[in-house]
This record gives sequence, C-alpha cells and structure tokens, in this order.
Amino acid sequence: MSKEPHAKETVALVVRPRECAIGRFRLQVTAGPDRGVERVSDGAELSVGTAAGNHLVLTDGAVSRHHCVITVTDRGFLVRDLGSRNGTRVSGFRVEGAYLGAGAVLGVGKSTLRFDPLPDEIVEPLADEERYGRILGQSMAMRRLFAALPRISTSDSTVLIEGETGTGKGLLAEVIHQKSARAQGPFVVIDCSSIPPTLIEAELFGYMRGAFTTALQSRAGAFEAAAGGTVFLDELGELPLDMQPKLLRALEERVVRRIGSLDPIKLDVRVIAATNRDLRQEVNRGTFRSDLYYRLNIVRIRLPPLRERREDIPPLVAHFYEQFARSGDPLPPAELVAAFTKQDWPGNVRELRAAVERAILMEDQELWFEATLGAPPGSTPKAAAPATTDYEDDIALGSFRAAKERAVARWERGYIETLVRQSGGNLSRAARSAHMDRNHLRELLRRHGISATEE
Ligand SMILES: Nc1ncnc2c1ncn2[C@@H]1O[C@H](COP(=O)(O)OP(=O)(O)OP(=O)(O)O)[C@@H](O)[C@H]1O
Repeated sequence: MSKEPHAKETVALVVRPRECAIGRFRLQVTAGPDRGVERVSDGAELSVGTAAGNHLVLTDGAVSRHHCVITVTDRGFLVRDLGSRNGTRVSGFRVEGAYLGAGAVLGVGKSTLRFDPLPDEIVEPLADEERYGRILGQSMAMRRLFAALPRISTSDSTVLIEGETGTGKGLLAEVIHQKSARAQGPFVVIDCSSIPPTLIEAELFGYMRGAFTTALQSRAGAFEAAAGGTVFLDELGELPLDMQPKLLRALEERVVRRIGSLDPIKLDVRVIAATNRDLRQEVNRGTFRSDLYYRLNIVRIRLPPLRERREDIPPLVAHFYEQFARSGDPLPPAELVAAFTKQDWPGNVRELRAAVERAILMEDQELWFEATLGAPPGSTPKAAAPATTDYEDDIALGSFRAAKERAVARWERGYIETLVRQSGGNLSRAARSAHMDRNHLRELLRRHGISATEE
C-alpha cells in the first residue's frame, strides 16, 4: 500500500551541517468556544492563551492569558504549562510538561485542542563560527543563535533575553551592544534585583536636587547616562509592580523625567532586558504587567541551560582553563573535560567557570575531582568544609592570604549548599533560617553558581 502524504514520517528537529530543520505542526480547536479555529506553527514555538500576542489566541474564559507553549526540541514536540490557573491536560492527565505524539489531545480550560505534526519543515541557518564576540558555543542552539545575532545586533530593537542564572545573559547583552552601531556609547547596567524598590526610580530616571531629603545634588538616571548607548535591565522580573507602568511610559513616549522635574529628556538608548524567569508565568501570577511584557518582547532570545547543550562544555572548559592556568599546559586534562561534560551544572556557565578555576587552584588531581565533582562513587565522602589536614597543600599555595581565602571559599560553598538544600531550594526560607539578608545570600549563590528558587 502506498503511503499517503500525511503518513510521511515527521521529525521535530534535524540538524544538518549548515542548517537545522524545524518540524511544522498544526493545533486545531476541536471543542470549546473557539471550535474550528486552527494555527500552523511558523517557528520553534507556538504559544496558547487568551492574551493578544499569543500565536493561538482563545476566547475561553477558563484559559489563562499565557496558558501553555509547544516547543520543537531535538527530542520531539514539548508542551509546557505556563503556570496557568486551571492547568494543561494531555489525554486527560494534568501535566507540567509532556512530549506530544501525532493526534495528541490537549485540554486547556474548557477547550480541547488536537495536535498534528505536518510533513513540511522550516529551515533555519546555523552559523559556521563557534563563537560570536566573546560568546563561545558549538551546540546547535548556540550556532542557531550566532546565525541570528548579526542581524539582531545591528538593529536597534529592544531585546529580551531569558535564561537560567549563569547562562550568559549579561555577556550576551554586552556583546550585542559591542556589535551594534551604539558600541562607542555607554553600556549601563541596572540590576533590578539588587536595588531596593524605593531607589529604583531614582536609579532609572535620576532626580533633581531637593526632590527628596537625601537628594543633595541633582543626578542623571541610567537612561540619561546611557545616551547614545545601551541600557541593560538585568533581572527585570524583579522590577516592582508599581515601577512597571513608569518604565512602560518611558519606553513608549521615549522620554524620561527626573524625579522632581517636569522637563522631558529625550531618550536615545537601546534597551536590552534579561530575566531568569518566564515572564509569561509572572503575567499569569499578576507580578508582571502584560503590556510591559509585550513592549519588551520585540526580539526574544532564550539561552538554554548548559545541560541542554553539553557540546558547549568542552570548548568552555578549554577557554576557562586557558584563562586561569598560571603556567604550563594550557590544555585541560581529558578526564576532567569528560567528567565535566557529564555534570548537570545547575549554576550553568558561571558554575562551570568556578569549577575550572577551583580545579586549577588545586594542583592535585584527586582534589580536583573531589572539590568539583564530589567524592568518587564508593569512597567515604569528605565534607565540603575546609580540608583541615591539608595544611601542606595550603602552604604550597604560596601565601597565607590565598590559602585562607581558598579555605573560606570552600567552607562558604559547603555551608550555602547545605543551607539551600535544607531549605528545599528556596532562597527566602534559606535566608530566614540563617538570619541572612536575601540580597547577600543571592549574591553568594551567584558567586558559587548554586541555584535556588525565589518564592
Ligand atoms: N557562551 C559563553 N562563552 C564564554 N563565556 C561565557 C558564556 N556564557 C557565559 N559565560 C561566562 O559565564 C559567566 C556567567 O555569565 P553571565 O553573568 O553573563 O550569566 P547570566 O545569565 O547573566 O547570570 P545571572 O542570571 O545570574 O545574572 C560570565 O563570566 C560569562 O562571561
């Protein structure tokens, strides 16, 4: 029997030497208020929700604004719930995420959707180069990004970068700036998570002398200081809700006013924002304004976690090794690269970088493995606390200060890791139980490449 065209084998994502092929699919509403509506994917992602701007917009009141998203991955078509109010169901079962087969039935709100892969595909180019500026990567995901970056960098569009902590969002923002027409202008970073909510408006927009009791002199804000350049709004998901309309207004009107002044100052900046949260989930939760999300979501880049692009680990290890090696062999030992490639790296590239640095500091191989990968299976694990018997090793470091710093860093890491684990990975709980300031703990987590959830 001959195969009908629809019976042709479909593949989600195929990587060829200079391009990748993204499988197309159709989502059809088979029951609910929008019955009969359908949408064919036109990229690697298709979002479903009631908010305008989704690829498939539903009118069903039981569907959330940003309900779920289907992503084409090398493992198949992945549906992911976006923290919707009533959940996403696949064949009747509520799921956080699931791979879809042909004919899968999705339930969202009171609606039913049918998923069908199509035999055609969208072809996207892959860059030949395995770097873009200072960003390294040989994985398909990074080469796909490198192929798009020249166009993104030279446009003046707002960019939203999403990715877990340590995936390189800050680096990417800086490189986009350096490759843009604004490269000679300033690159001003505002970390929305580290500025107290009461000061953020002053930091962004500036103030006039006397605008508040401590304003002894007038000061320009980030938008003004970055004139001719780029403002990088890091950890944008942390921007207090009451500041969001003010930022939106500034971006729409392209003017800012210093606190205490009515004079408009024209904006001449490009905005790049980054977040380690999925802002669509924050919109559903009511902690991020939908209109601001759409204003920023002009060009969206997702930096995948390192565990989804393990091919990038060897070149990154080699790069950091060369950076930190004080003398001798600039190439990392093959066993180290092999062992690192198997790790999951919850703190992503930052954690990998710190691990390479530690490995080099500890010139003894056994210690490397223990300090970076934990004790080998079957051995009695030594605590991550300072190796109190290793004074000779410490003395060999050459200075009391370096040895003490290393010991404190090891202790700090062990303490924080245990604290976070005991607090179920929750930053607030961990900070409370150790009587620490949340921001200080967040900074330590960052430094050691340890991840924790915010809420
Ligand atoms: N692809 C890469 N190539 C080379 N270095 C990288 C790459 N990605 C990240 N790094 C390095 O890893 C470290 C962490 O990156 P960065 O600070 O940009 O991460 P981030 O995603 O902004 O983290 P956070 O969300 O915690 O602010 C930096 O030292 C950066 O230079």
